[in-house]
Amino acid sequence: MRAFVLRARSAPTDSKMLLASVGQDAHTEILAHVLMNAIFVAQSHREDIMVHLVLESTQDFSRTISFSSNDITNLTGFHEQAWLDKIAHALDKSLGMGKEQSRVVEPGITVRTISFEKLVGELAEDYQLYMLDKKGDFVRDIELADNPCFLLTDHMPMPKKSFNSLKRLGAQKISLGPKMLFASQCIVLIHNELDLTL
Ligand SMILES: C[S@@+](CC[C@H](N)C(=O)[O-])C[C@H]1O[C@@H](n2cnc3c(N)ncnc32)[C@H](O)[C@@H]1O
Repeated sequence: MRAFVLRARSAPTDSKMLLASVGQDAHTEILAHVLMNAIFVAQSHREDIMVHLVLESTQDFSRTISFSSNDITNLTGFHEQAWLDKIAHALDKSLGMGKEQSRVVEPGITVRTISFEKLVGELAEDYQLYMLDKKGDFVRDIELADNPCFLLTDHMPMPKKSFNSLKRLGAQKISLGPKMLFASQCIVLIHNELDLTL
């Protein structure tokens, strides 16, 4: 299984605001781009991919929306709007949830009211964590684990205090090269690196 976590610090947990923020300061289109590139290939989808989107601009709790590529069934198309509709629907389903609760939205999609820190703590039990960082070890100089989980951010960088807790969880910083890329572009490159080793 390959997993990707997008920590979207500026993404609203209100569905209307999320949809209205496409192309605006919060850049919620990033979430759809991440899902497109993590899950789709031409005319099909990848197997054994988990994507966790953590939306942090909230009045109550962060929302973690998890997508399992093996189990998603009723997407309306291979395009960004289809993913934005799924995210908005998951947010609507999460209304009224208390802290650290979980709700199945539909096959392959679950929403939870857990924080980024809590999520990565759980993931560290099953995955080797890799934090994407331009100053990390170059991806081709290391051997990626069989069960990798890649941590990315939206346009807002990871807060400094997160680095120490990620280090304690064994997260390794990896770089994909000298250019600052979009999170979704990182995902395409990571998939390609791993595809080349299969
Ligand atoms: C647009 S960047 C985030 C930019 C953010 N303003 C910052 O300074 O970190 C989105 C994500 O891609 C990762 N990223 C971008 N280029 C990268 C590279 N060349 N190697 C590794 N990670 C990269 C960043 O670490 C971040 O997780």
